[in-house]
Amino acid sequence: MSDPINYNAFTRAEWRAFSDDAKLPLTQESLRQIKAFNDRISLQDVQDIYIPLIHLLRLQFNHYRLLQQDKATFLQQPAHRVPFIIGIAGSVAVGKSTAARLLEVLLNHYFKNSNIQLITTDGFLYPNDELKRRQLMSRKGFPESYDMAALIQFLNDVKAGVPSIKAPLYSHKIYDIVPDEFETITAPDILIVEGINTLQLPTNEQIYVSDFTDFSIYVDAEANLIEDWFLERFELLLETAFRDPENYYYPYAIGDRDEAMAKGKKVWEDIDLKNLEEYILPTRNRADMIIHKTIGHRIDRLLLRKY
Ligand SMILES: Nc1ncnc2c1ncn2[C@@H]1O[C@H](COP(=O)(O)OP(=O)(O)OP(=O)(O)O)[C@@H](O)[C@H]1O
Ligand SMILES: CC(C)(CO)[C@@H](O)C(=O)NCCC(=O)O
Repeated sequence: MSDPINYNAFTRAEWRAFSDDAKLPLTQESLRQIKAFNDRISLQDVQDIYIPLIHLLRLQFNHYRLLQQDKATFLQQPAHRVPFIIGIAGSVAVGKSTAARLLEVLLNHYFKNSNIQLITTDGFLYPNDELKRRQLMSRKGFPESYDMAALIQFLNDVKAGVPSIKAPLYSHKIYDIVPDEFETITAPDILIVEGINTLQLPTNEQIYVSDFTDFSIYVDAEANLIEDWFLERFELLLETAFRDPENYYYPYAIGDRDEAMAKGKKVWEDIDLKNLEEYILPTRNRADMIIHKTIGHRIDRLLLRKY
């Protein structure tokens, strides 16, 4: 990609040099937690990319806190803590949720007395019944498939300090919103919000998700690589699905594997790639930071917004 003028671009080696050298080395427990949710995560990436990023986030977070305090003093309001929200955007299957969970473990490690929580915007997709009613089943993930008003209300409640907020839960396994199950967000200091739409500006809304995010990250990669990652994950889903008739992918999992993979490829091409090209990629240059990945999920370049 050609670099936009309002970003500084760094190679991996340049970025690594910003590490404020392991003042607080990761414990075996934190490393175990990282490996537990994805044993393919490179610990070199953690050291070279994520630890400098955590230091940058600390700067952002501390400044945010001070500004909120000064504003409250100016407005003669009692001091109150406003959660800092980190948004993570990018294509389906680019690795947003993996990056978000990694950040969650690292923030827990480095921000010892802070309450760190994570949510995905998938929970704000309309349930399949509603998507069918609106004839949007083949538009899942597109802007109109989300209840954006509910997502904005949720973020507003988080910022307003509502002590306990319920959010709906999406399951890839049933390919739907889980009935009667919720996530509960309880007054975090930092909330990570992960989802393809965190940088979007839907035309039917006056307030956007990005109005609530204090630092945004776009996870970027070439579309043909993301397709490989999508299909690898699809195959993995099939391997777990064939033991579970309740699983959405069960009929594909017990059938012909080539046919199932052809179906996966079609879903990528007709839905997720289209969404990437039309609605997700155009939001890239709104991010505070762009993390670019190459073969094997290796991070090779980082772009940081100057202004
Ligand atoms: N850093 C990484 N190292 C190795 N594998 C990774 C890494 N990041 C993601 N993956 C793999 O790539 C695939 C997609 O990752 P992930 O599920 O995190 O994507 P996503 O962007 O959250 O997708 P979705 O939008 O569908 O929820 C998964 O199979 C995951 O294991
Ligand atoms: C739930 C989303 C939209 C985003 O995570 C995505 O994983 C999805 O289900 N897309 C629809 C097409 C598909 O991949 O099945």
